[in-house]
Amino acid sequence: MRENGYAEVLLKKALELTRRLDAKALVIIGIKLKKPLKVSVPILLVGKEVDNHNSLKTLPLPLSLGTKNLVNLASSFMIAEGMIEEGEIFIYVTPSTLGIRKAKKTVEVKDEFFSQIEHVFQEVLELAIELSLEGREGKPVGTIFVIGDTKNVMKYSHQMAPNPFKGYKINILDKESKEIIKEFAFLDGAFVISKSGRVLCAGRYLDIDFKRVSVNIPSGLGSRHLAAAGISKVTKAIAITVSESGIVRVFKDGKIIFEYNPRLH
Ligand SMILES: Nc1ncnc2c1ncn2[C@@H]1O[C@H](COP(=O)(O)OP(=O)(O)OP(=O)(O)O)[C@@H](O)[C@H]1O
Repeated sequence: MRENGYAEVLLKKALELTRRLDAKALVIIGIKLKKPLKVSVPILLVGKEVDNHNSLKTLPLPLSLGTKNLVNLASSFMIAEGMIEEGEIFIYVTPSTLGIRKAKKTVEVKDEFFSQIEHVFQEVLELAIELSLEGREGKPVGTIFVIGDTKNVMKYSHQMAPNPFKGYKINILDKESKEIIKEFAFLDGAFVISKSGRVLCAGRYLDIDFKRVSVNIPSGLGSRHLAAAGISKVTKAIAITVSESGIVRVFKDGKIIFEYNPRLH
């Protein structure tokens, strides 16, 4: 049977299970719906390119985050959106699996996170998660990606090392660019990425004067995270960090709006 065939069978079973277990929501991951579904509970579609003819709620996250991560994020999203309450049961279905879960907030995520999910952000988040999981040449890597408001970001930063992206048009939305970007993740400092996805530079030091700028992050975090929080406070940019311990964080307005360790899930 082709993969599409499995998806149809699993989706049918998921609907049955939703009714039979009196589940409070159905999460459909990476499956294109051919027709409207007959089910009375809220449905959440997860995936970057989900077809949404039925104006259902969508969570456009990259499928490469893996089912476990996506189910966790879907769970937090549905709680944040009031689609389900903590402790209630939901069913999830992918093209190859079907599962039952209790809704809980396993991911440290603020509601603002879900309003940031557009193309460039999704791609950078995906890259950050891959870097956390893969490291570079067997070693863990830590880095910062700063997205948007590049004019101000450049003003509040300077080059630490020669910029490997100077003179090249590398865009995060091009599939082939990912490996190139990963190659430079070992450089100290930050990547600066425009709102449209162009990687302007790597090896950028973020100059934040913490005598003037106050950020709201846990005290144990080091200078990388402080710098990311700071740049998100003094500009309109969003910063995504990967810590050497694998934790991926998203900063906006000087606060953490998403925190996740893909290595632990
Ligand atoms: N202001 C800054 N701008 C850009 N990069 C920075 C800045 N400050 C620190 N870094 C980067 O962060 C690296 C790690 O610094 P540090 O260990 O203090 O951070 P950390 O927040 O504890 O990060 P990790 O959790 O990954 O160890 C530095 O080697 C440097 O590459």
